Amino acid sequence: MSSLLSQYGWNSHFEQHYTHFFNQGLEAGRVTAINGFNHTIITNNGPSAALLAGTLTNSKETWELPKVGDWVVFKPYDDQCIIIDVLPRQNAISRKLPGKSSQQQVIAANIDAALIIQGLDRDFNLQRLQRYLQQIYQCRIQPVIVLNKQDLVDDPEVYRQQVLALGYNCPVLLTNALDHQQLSDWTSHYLQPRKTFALLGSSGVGKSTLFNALSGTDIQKEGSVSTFNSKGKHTTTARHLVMLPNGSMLIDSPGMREFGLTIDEDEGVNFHHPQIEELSAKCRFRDCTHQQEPGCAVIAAVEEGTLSTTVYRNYLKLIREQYHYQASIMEKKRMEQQFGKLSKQINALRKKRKY
Ligand SMILES: Nc1nc2c(ncn2[C@@H]2O[C@H](COP(=O)(O)OP(=O)(O)OP(=O)(O)O)[C@@H](O)[C@H]2O)c(=O)[nH]1
Ligand SMILES: [Zn+2]
Repeated sequence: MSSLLSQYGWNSHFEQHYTHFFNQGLEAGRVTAINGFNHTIITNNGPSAALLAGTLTNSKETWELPKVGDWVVFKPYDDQCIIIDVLPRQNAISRKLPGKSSQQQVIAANIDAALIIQGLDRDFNLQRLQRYLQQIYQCRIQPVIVLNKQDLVDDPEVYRQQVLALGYNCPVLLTNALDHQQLSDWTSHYLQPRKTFALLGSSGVGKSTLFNALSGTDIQKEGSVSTFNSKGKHTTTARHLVMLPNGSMLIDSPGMREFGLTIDEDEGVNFHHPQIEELSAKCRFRDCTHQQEPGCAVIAAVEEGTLSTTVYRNYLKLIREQYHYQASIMEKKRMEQQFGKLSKQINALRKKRKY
């Protein structure tokens, strides 16, 4: 494979799945931008415009169609490319669709680490941070926590300590997106060449500012990627994958104010935390929820003082939220079933009375 594609993160996983398409004479590329039907992909010969083949859109669900970060196979056609298929993803950032509790939306694919950003001005919220962490771990992606706007508070280290007290083994960084010198220091440390990083966080935390500062471009000024939301606030709407000067890649994504817990209904409630996962293995019951079960290693660790009460209390808050969310899905399903029965009865009645 060309050195350009390997700079964009091509690896043996994709190589293996590509062989079959290579034999059909198809080329490979990576999606770097999507704007409606228009895709931009990186090919052996640099960037190119691309469209989806009709057979692809007809045969796939929305979440399976190419997203930014996906590796695709295509056929050149005039000065465009026609995308024929998507190579299996190594992972994807997904979220539950607002309002449609059981459906998934894929935001970006093939991510090496997610930068979860909170602003220290008014966005800082440990509960929301944990929700992001749970979702990212669920997607099997490494998180990096970024506390931005550190210039707006007196003692930013206090906030960092609160995050560290949650006990996740991931880097917690303090940033000022307006301070380019500081940014270039942590870029060289945390953003490695050929790796892909996604920016996540609520609206206004500084994702675009960070993206522009790190990439040295101004996506918003280039137009077409911003709109005004209902509150008349400027907000990011498009997704881009951009290569940074040091060879790492960054994906910007729209404000995800509704980023919620996505739970597989069959999977049950689960909680990703290094210490709690380790202790769970020693609980008497395999499906222990660590609340009042006998032989619970988590409760024992809290009592012995080897697991901090902060970690445990935050665990309880979060799983109660998950239970609540699952209960609401079940309730909705039950209502739909009842409604289905009712409308069948009405239809039967209608036929009988002929109205
Ligand atoms: N003081 C200070 N202001 C910042 C910092 N980072 C971003 N801002 C400001 O915060 C505001 C919001 O930043 P954006 O980059 O637009 O936020 P966003 O996360 O991209 O927002 P959406 O596009 O709505 O998702 C802008 O006015 C930025 O100039 C920072 O580190 N310090
Ligand atoms: Zn337990």
